[in-house]
Amino acid sequence: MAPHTEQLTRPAVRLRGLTRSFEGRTVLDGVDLDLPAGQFTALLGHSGSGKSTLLRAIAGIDHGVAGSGTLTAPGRVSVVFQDSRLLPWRRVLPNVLLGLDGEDAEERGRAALAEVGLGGRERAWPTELSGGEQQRAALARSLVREPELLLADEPFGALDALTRIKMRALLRRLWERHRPSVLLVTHDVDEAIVLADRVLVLEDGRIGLDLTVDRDGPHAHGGYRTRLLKALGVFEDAP
Ligand SMILES: Nc1ncnc2c1ncn2[C@@H]1O[C@H](COP(=O)(O)OP(=O)(O)OP(=O)(O)O)[C@@H](O)[C@H]1O
Repeated sequence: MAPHTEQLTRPAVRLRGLTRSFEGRTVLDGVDLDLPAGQFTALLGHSGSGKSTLLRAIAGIDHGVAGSGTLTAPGRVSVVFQDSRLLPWRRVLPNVLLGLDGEDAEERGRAALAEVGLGGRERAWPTELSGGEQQRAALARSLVREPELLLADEPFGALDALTRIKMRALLRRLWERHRPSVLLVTHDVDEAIVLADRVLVLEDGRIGLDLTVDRDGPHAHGGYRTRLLKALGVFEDAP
């Protein structure tokens, strides 16, 4: 069954009893979730727990997948994947502008590229960019659409450790500036804590843990890490 998606004037996600299954195997088993406007949320879970399935459902790109429940999402949604998905036969700026209307589109595209640190690379081909630069271009392509909701499916998963650190900082900076709601799917507990204000753990087809990260509160990074690892069944001090 197709998801019931209606456009809202305010950017927020609301899921009620969302189910999705593949070949009779239930992956999402009645997910209830609200994502308030402007919140940065990370989604953790074991491999195969259904994180991408949930993200694709919210993005409205899971046509043909069996399921039920209600889903409300904002009108302007951008999605970033692990690979940049830039069209190799188009230069960087046209990639960013793809499908964008308006007289000021080019100006906005250039500004977005400058914002992600790719000013001056507008005429480069995607293959001339490093992996990190390609992901920067993908972020520019997302942000130029001024999304109310940014869905990111392991956007830094294929990058080296140093580039990943820089890209995390960039994403947080862009979020602070533009304030879309963000749902970041990641395998990386530390990435989730460093970036997000709320961390969810998907478990047995539902949200098993819903943790608020209070940066100004008394809890240190390590405390959140231990709780999240425990929810994921990882006990670091076990032999
Ligand atoms: N199109 C599909 N057809 C059949 N099964 C699918 C399809 N998409 C996902 N699945 C199955 O649904 C389950 C959840 O997949 P999903 O990709 O959502 O998990 P995930 O938590 O994102 O995993 P990972 O962290 O490894 O990317 C998996 O068992 C997967 O094989």
